[in-house]
Amino acid sequence: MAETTAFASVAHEPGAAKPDAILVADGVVRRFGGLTAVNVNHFEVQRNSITALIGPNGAGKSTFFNLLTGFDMAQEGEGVFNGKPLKGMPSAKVARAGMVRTFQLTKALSRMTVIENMRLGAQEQPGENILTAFVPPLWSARERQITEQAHELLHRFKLYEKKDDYAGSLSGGQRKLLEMARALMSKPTMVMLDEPMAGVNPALTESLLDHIVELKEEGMTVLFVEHDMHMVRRISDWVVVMAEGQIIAEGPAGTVMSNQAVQDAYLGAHHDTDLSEERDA
Ligand SMILES: Nc1ncnc2c1ncn2[C@@H]1O[C@H](COP(=O)(O)OP(=O)(O)OP(=O)(O)O)[C@@H](O)[C@H]1O
Repeated sequence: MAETTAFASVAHEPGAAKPDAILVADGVVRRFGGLTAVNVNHFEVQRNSITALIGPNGAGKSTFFNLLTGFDMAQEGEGVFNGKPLKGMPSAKVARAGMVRTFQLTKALSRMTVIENMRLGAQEQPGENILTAFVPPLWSARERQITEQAHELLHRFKLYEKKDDYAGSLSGGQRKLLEMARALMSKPTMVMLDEPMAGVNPALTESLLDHIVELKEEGMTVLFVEHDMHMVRRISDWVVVMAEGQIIAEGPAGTVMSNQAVQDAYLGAHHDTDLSEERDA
């Protein structure tokens, strides 16, 4: 994807400042015993962009993702999302603030139907409160609204026919669509996608890519962790590379993938990821 104008003046270096950052993290350190899994000096995500977080296995991507979304707590550092400090904010509150992440479907969610999964996604909505649950007229109006919203999203993600099926019966690609549709139930400002292409067969690849681009077109900001470099090249405005817990490079996909430090990091981790452009020709 061509570098959008928002990034035209951004330096191609780790921790580069962005003209309109929606998410900023500083001095984030997460240790597990003697192992420093994440040690990020400075990190900014440009609003209304698609940013990819890549790096070899064990680089710290998932840990960093968990820290940003309140699913884990850093020993040091702080983050600010859309002007709100994230420090000590639990995941549900982060979601209500507008930053929602997708999850690989757990066993429990697989045993629920597609529509039940969608309803659960609505619980993180801003303004969702206990009063609504106890006042029947408010409750039923809210229920109707949730059902309408769920149906609309299921149509959009071509899952409507499956709404009463168990989530566990969906194909890998349909699960990914459900994960995304479910996240949208909370009307987020920023969507964090955890390996959106993992286990997706080629037939659904294009549709998934289109859906992610659509999120940006609707004004959302997307940050995703992904091993599929073809996809990273196709849809990212900006790519951030982690290795051994640190950010080692940033820039447009083509630039970072030809960066020597990035290539060395993948080789050093005995990775079989192909960073070349051949597949995109
Ligand atoms: N809960 C934990 N306890 C101990 N070590 C952990 C824990 N979570 C992650 N680690 C370690 O932290 C390092 C970073 O792991 P992380 O899963 O964040 O990397 P990653 O870049 O997401 O890797 P992958 O691409 O393989 O998913 C690894 O060495 C991992 O073993």
